[in-house]
Amino acid sequence: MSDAITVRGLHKRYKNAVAVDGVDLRVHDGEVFALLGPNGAGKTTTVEILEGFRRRTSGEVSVLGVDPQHGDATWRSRVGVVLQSTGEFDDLTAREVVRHFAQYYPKADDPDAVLARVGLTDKQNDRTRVLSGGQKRRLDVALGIVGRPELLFLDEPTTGFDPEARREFWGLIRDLAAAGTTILLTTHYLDEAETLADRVGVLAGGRLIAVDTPDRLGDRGSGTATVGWLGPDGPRSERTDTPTAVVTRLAAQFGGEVPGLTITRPSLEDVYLRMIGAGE
Ligand SMILES: Nc1ncnc2c1ncn2[C@@H]1O[C@H](COP(=O)(O)OP(=O)(O)OP(=O)(O)O)[C@@H](O)[C@H]1O
Repeated sequence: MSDAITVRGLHKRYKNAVAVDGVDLRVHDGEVFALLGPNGAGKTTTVEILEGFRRRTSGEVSVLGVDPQHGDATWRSRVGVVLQSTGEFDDLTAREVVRHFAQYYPKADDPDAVLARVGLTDKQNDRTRVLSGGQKRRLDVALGIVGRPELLFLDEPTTGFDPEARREFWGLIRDLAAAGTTILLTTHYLDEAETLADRVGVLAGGRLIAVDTPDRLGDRGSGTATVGWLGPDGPRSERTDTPTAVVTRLAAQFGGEVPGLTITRPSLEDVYLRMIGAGE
């Protein structure tokens, strides 16, 4: 499997802070990779280095086979970027902005189709300054994908989206991934990572402390489960490493169907919070 992104020993030191402290990372071609981590963990710094917007202190970085510090116009046209902060386009309409950006790319998508994909067709003739926060964010996403990038960076893409817009956005990301686009996103939403990502990485204090599939992170799949059921005196539960054995015992005890049976394992949020040491 070839890699769209390879990072070895990445360090970034600002004047008063070490933001990235020795990160090794590979993102495979065609993969959706979610970078998680608390505020200040170094996600944006890492992503901006990969995008070529920020210089690293040390380490090796290759993005689509190129060191982003030396990425030329051709390389840039292969990479789509959705930054955390919204751009200001004064008095241009949403459609004008997308059409304008499309001109910079050799294989740009049809601007009207892109506006439709991000759900902005109804707002295409509104000036961007009157768009709501979520609509501006959709416009940011439109600008990130209008060049048909091979690799798309999304820094907290759905912050400010209403639940329906988030679902629509997830559909868009799935379509892009199905078409072969490699995607690296940062997010604070664990459900977003779980829904979209093939693999997640957890950054804390500038270090990548775990990388795995969402269902395996932190031994989620094999860790302790909780079996719940409705006993004669009310709800009961038992924590166990062998839930099948507990259910078999209960089934024998009840002579068949176990009332109110549930088996739960730690959620991605549970293991994530444990990993970053929240509340300790
Ligand atoms: N331009 C800068 N100058 C100095 N320090 C910075 C700069 N940008 C970021 N930092 C510091 O580097 C660390 C990592 O910041 P970064 O923005 O990469 O974190 P993050 O994981 O993206 O956080 P968030 O989830 O809040 O967006 C923080 O301690 C931050 O204060």
